[in-house]
Amino acid sequence: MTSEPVLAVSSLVKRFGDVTAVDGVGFELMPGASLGIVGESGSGKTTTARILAGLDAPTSGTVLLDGEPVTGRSRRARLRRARLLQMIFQDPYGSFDPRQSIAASIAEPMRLHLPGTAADRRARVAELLDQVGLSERAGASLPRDLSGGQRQRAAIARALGIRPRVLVLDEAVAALDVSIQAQILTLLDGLRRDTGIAYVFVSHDLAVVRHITDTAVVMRHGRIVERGDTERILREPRHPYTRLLLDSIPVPGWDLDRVARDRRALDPSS
Ligand SMILES: Nc1ncnc2c1ncn2[C@@H]1O[C@H](COP(=O)(O)OP(=O)(O)OP(=O)(O)O)[C@@H](O)[C@H]1O
Repeated sequence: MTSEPVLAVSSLVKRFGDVTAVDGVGFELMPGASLGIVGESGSGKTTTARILAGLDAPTSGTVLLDGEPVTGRSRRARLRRARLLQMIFQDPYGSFDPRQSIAASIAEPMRLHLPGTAADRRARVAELLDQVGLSERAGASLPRDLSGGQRQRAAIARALGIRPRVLVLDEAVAALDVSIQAQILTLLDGLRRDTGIAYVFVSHDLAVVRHITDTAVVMRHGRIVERGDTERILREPRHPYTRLLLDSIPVPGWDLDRVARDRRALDPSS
């Protein structure tokens, strides 16, 4: 059986006035796969992610979710997109209603998208809390009473509730301590194995991308400059920009002067 990509992006362009934030980006994501989008600040990663989630409209290009375009702005189109694709942000604090319990927030997308009674939703919320490693007590708490790591677990539970096919994670662990990062990445790995969900994982952190993705694209100035298996890209980068990104990771014996020289050679205006 050959399966079709769950997400297919082609010739995506986004301009903000004179700035071309995304410039001809294309990639495919198979069901259950995990794709990294890496690059420095300003390379166009977040804009790409926002277009996938329908938060920005592309200037041109197509995004197909399960074979159908998702650029429509009608209520029906938005509901369909949200049903198939959910997004997780760096700090989900702002996306939780501060007056509502975590459990009530997790139930909200189910209320919008799925049939079922309040009792069905309560049962599913209990299952989700367990799946992401949160206690019943955490479920009864308000967002402000949880740690950053707990809130990110809650955001994952809320996104998974309606069983989407794709999760887009934009710097989802960037604000967390390294040990908490590792816990969340391990949780995400397990959830992918158990549910067959696919990830688009946007990150500037190559160590994180190595852990969580199978393939990756490297973006620079809105374009994809390199793509392939994540391990290969990190082991044998082919594009000078990817090499520069790798050389920019601080390690013992790190040569800051060399990194600065390489950067000037690649980008004389920097
Ligand atoms: N709403 C906007 N209006 C104008 N310019 C924008 C807007 N959003 C992004 N840009 C510009 O588009 C380019 C790409 O930004 P984007 O946020 O997608 O990059 P990024 O790789 O995600 O970086 P970061 O990690 O800093 O968010 C940048 O030059 C940015 O200034």
